[in-house]
Amino acid sequence: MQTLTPHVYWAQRHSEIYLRVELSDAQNLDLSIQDNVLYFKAQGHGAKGDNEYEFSLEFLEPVKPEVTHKSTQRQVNITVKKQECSWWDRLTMQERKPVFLAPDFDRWLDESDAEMELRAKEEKINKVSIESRIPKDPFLNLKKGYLFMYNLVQFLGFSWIFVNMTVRLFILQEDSFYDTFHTIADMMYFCQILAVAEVINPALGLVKTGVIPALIQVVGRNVILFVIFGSLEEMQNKAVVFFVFYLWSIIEIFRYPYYMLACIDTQWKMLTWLRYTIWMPLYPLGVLAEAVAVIQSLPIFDETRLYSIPLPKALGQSLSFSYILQIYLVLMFLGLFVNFRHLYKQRRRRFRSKKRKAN
Ligand SMILES: CCCCCCCCCCCCC[C@@H](O)CC(=O)SCCNC(=O)CCNC(=O)[C@H](O)C(C)(C)COP(=O)(O)OP(=O)(O)OC[C@H]1O[C@@H](n2cnc3c(N)ncnc32)[C@H](O)[C@@H]1OP(=O)(O)O
Repeated sequence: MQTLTPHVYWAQRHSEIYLRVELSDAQNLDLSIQDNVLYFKAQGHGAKGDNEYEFSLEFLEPVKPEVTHKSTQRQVNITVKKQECSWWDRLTMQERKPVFLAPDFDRWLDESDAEMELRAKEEKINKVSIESRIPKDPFLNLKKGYLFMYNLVQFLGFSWIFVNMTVRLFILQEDSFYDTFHTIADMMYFCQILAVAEVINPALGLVKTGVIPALIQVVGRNVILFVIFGSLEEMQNKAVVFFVFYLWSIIEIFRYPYYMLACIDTQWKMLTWLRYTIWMPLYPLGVLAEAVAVIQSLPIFDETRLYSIPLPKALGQSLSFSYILQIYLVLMFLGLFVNFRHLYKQRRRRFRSKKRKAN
């Protein structure tokens, strides 16, 4: 058997040299680095058929004496580590390139591309090490499961309200305004009692948002539902009930599915846009409708003396609850301002971070 030289292809990175030896079914491989020279000897099928092939390469700069290799059916892949992290002008000490050596264009990168690859690798390693340092929450799946179920139940509840009211509006038209309370109230009570969880969730750290906006939202709605509509029969057949309930339910049929998708780390662009946009007209309209309801209830509270506060004889009999409601009216517009600002910030944060991700 005559000794021949195989085709060898090379590429480099800042810390490594890659050699690809075109030799299939390589056997009896003898590979070593001595005095910065790589010696390769093996039997296999190369450019000149089945033969013994060998070559040696003296590297331009110092390399580590350990060498790793992997033989496949088609080739032998060799990796040599550079002693220092640097970019070499060529592979070998001798200036003239050996005839059997050529660039490996499958792995070839120029210096700046290799630097970018290196930086990306370092960033990935940093990210993994930071992530591994943050302790994983053992209850994460349980929390997500609970939130998903909560949002699903609310979504179903508010969808039922919205569809029911819309169908009745089409069939009965204006007449449907006046008995909204009697058809919808039970489901609305259920959803709004459940909504107390929206204050508890951020308080327990289950969702990343403030307790105050949620408290304003839940207290605000429940005062209208339980105190104004629930306790005054005279209010229950007024048209304002329709507007309040309809405005509340429109936002919720987008908000809860948005949260459900967030629980499974999914987003639908259109749904996100709707969740963070339609509150703009709905919120002021909602507060306006609620304010109309409060104003309409004032004379009823004066007349019935319901919830009136007993006073000492010298000050008169009792203080009508309507005075408290007049203070509450001011609070409502304050609440509108606080939550409008909060929702505006949430919208900017949501769309700003999405834009950044897209860049
Ligand atoms: C201190 C008491 C004082 C009482 C004073 C009373 C004053 C009365 C004021 C009355 C005003 C109320 C008027 C109101 O009734 C009128 C209407 O509702 S009209 C209809 C229109 N309404 C709306 O559009 C408001 C809808 N409601 C809300 O948007 C929320 O309730 C609100 C608290 C206002 C804002 O929500 P949040 O702060 O949670 O913002 P985000 O939705 O952006 O969520 C932030 C991140 O938390 C995650 N999250 C939140 N909840 C959940 C959940 N249930 N499940 C899963 N994940 C959740 C969410 O995904 C966000 O995370 P990320 O940023 O990672 O996506």
